[in-house]
Amino acid sequence: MPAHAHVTDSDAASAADAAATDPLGRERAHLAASRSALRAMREDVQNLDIRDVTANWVNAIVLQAQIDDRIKALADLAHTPLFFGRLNYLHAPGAELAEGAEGEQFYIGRRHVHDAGGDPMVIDWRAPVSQPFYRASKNDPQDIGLRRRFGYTGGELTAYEDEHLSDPAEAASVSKLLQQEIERPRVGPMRDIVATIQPEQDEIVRSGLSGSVCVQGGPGTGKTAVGLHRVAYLLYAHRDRLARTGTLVIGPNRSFLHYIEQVLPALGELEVKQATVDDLVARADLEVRGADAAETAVVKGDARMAEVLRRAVHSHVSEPVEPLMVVRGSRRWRVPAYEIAEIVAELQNRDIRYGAARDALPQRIAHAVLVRMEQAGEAPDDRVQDAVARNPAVKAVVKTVWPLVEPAKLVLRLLSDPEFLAAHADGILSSDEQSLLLWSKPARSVKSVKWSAADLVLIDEATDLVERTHSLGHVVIDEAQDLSPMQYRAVGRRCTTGSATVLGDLAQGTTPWATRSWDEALGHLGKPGAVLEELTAGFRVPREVIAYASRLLPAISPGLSPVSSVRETPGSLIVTTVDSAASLPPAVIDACRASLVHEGSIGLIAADARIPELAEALLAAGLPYLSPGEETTAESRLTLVPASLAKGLEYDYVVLHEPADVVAGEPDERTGLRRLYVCLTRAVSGLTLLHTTPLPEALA
Ligand SMILES: Nc1ncnc2c1ncn2[C@@H]1O[C@H](COP(=O)(O)OP(=O)(O)OP(=O)(O)O)[C@@H](O)[C@H]1O
Repeated sequence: MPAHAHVTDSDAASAADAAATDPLGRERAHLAASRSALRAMREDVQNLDIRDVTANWVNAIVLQAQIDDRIKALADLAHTPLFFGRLNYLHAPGAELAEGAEGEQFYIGRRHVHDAGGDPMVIDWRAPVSQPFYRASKNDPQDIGLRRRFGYTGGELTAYEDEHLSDPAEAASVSKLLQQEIERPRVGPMRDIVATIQPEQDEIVRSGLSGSVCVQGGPGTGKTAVGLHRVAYLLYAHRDRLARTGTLVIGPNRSFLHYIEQVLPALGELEVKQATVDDLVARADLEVRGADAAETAVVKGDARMAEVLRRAVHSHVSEPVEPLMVVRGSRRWRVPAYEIAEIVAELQNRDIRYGAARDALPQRIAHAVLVRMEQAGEAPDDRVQDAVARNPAVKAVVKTVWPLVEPAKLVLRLLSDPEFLAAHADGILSSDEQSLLLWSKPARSVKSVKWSAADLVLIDEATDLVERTHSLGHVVIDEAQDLSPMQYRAVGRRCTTGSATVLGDLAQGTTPWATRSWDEALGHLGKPGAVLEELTAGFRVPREVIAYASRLLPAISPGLSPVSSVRETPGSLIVTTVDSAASLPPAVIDACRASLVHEGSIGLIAADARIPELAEALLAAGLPYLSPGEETTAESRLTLVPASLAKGLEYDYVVLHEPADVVAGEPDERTGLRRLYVCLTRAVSGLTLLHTTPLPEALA
C-alpha cells in the first residue's frame, strides 16, 4: 500500500496549515480530517464490547458477524477517494433533503463519514442532498452555486474543477476530469462509476423501488454499471425492506459475474447475491449433462410450454367416482362422490398452487363430514375435524383424486411419452414441435436423464405450479436479451412481489431465442408496466471503432440507433489483411505484443474453435495469457477470449482474430454478425482486426 494512502494525524495538522493559503490545500485538509474521522468510526466499532449485550453464543456470533461487516463497510480504500465532489447550495436545503446535515456545503463520497460530534463530513452519494451533483446543469442549477469535482491519483487529491451553475456569465463546459476518468486504463475487475454517473444514467439509478425499469442500450453505454449502482441506491433508500426480501443480480455466465463482483462491495454493499439463470433453476439432485439442438431448445424455451406444463400438472386431478366412507367409533359417515367433486372443482377454480390446493383438500372433505355429524346432533370441534382430515379413508381419496406431482418426473414423462405430450400439447404445439421435444431414447428415471439447461427451466416452471416460488425484493437482469421466454418467466417468479431492472441490447442477442421486443420480454417477466429507457451515449468504445461496428446494425437489428461515443481516440482502429493463413498466427502475436506496449488490459478475441491453436501460438511465443474471469493484474494483462464469452467484458486493447470465423461459428448469419458486433465493441482504446478470409460485406 503506498504511503499516501494513510494520512496520520500529524499529516492532518500540516494539511490544516496549508489550508489557509490555497484552496487545494483546504480540500486536502478536509480529506485528511475525513480519513481520521472514518478511522475513528471504524475504531468505535472495533472496540465494541459485545459481552454484556449478548445473551448466548449464537447471539454473539450473529452480532460479531454484523460488526465485522460494518468494519469492512467502513474500510478506507487506499486507491479510491473518500469524496469526489462538493456541492455548495445557494440556500441550506431543507431537513428532508439534507438528512440531518446542516449548512450549505457538502462533500459527496462513497459513504457517509461523520466527526466525533456526529456532524457529517462526507455525505453518501445516494443521499437526496447529493442528487444535484449528478443532475444539476446550467439549464437547471437546482439551487447549486458551485459544483466541484475532484481529481485523484491513487488516494491523493491532485486537482479540482469548478462549475458555477447559477452564474449566467460562465459558459457550460465539458469536464476534463470526467473525460480522464472515462479514459483511465482498465486493469483488474470492473470498477464503480460513482464519481461520474451521467444525468440520464442517474435517473435510472434513482428510480423508485416499486417500479420496474427496462434499459435498452448499445455496447458500452453503461447498462451494467447503471444496474449495479441502482442496486446500491435501492439498498440505501430501502435498506430494511430489502434486507428482509433480498436482492439479486443475474448475469450471463461465471466469468462475467467475476468481472463485476467487486463493484457493489466497493460501494459498501456486501450482501447482494449474484447468479446466472442456470444457477436459479439448478437442483441439487439433478445434474445438467445434456445439451439440446438449437431448434429443440427454442421450443423448450417458448412461453407456450408454460401452458403445456400447466395442463399436464392439472391433468393429475381426477373426478371422484366413489363416495367416501369415514368410520369413527360405532358410526359411519358417508359423503357422496358428487359432493367431493364439488369441493375439488371449487379448489380447481381458485387461484392457488396445485400443492396448496392438495394440502387444503383433506380439511375441506373433513368439513363435509363434520356438517353431517352436526346434522346428526353431534357437536364436533376443530380437533375432530383435524382427526377426520387425517383419517386413512380421507387420505386415500386425496391420493387418488389429487395425487402428488413430482415436477422432474412430470417433465420426464412429457419428453418421453408421445401420447402424454400430445394430450397436453395438442392445439398449443404443432406435431413437428412435439417431435422436437421428444427424446429419441425415452428415459427411465429422473436420475439417469441427461438433463439440459432448458429442461431445468421447465422443471422450475412445473415446480412453481405445484408450490409458489419465493420472491425477492429486487432483481437486476443483465444481458437480458439472451433469455428465452421461459427463462424470463423463471426470473419473473423470483420477483413477483418485488421489482426488476432489465438491462440489454437487442443487437447483441446471440441465442436462437433472443429477445425481439422488450414489450414482449417484459410480458414474459410479468412486468408489462415497466418503464422503457434508452441509453445512447457510449463510454467504452472509441468513436471510430463504434462507427465501424455500427455498420452491422442494419443487418442485425434494423431500427436501433448507433451509440454515440464520448471517446475521441484517433487511430483506434487498425484493420490488417494478412496474405496467407500461415502468416496469421505470427501477425496476431505481433499485434498482441504491440498492444502490450500500452498500459492496461489486452483481449485477444477469436472464434471458439480457434482458441486452442491460438493458445498454442501464445505459449510458443512466450506470451502468458489468462482466461476470461481470471483477474488481470499489472503483471498479467493478456486474456485469450473465446467469442462466446466476450459479452459484457472489456479490454483496453482488443486484437480480433479472423472475423469471418467468428461469424461462421454461429448457426446462422444474423447470429454470427451479432456475435461479431459484440466482439468488435469490447475495446476501450484500440481495436486491431486481423484477417485472411474476406470480411463480412458491411465491413469490407
Ligand atoms: N458515467 C460513466 N462514467 C465513467 N465510466 C462509465 C460511465 N458509464 C459507463 N462507464 C464505463 O463504460 C464502460 C462500459 O460500461 P458497461 O459495461 O456498464 O456498459 P454496457 O452497456 O453494460 O455494455 P455491454 O452492452 O457491452 O455489456 C465501463 O468501463 C464503465 O465503467
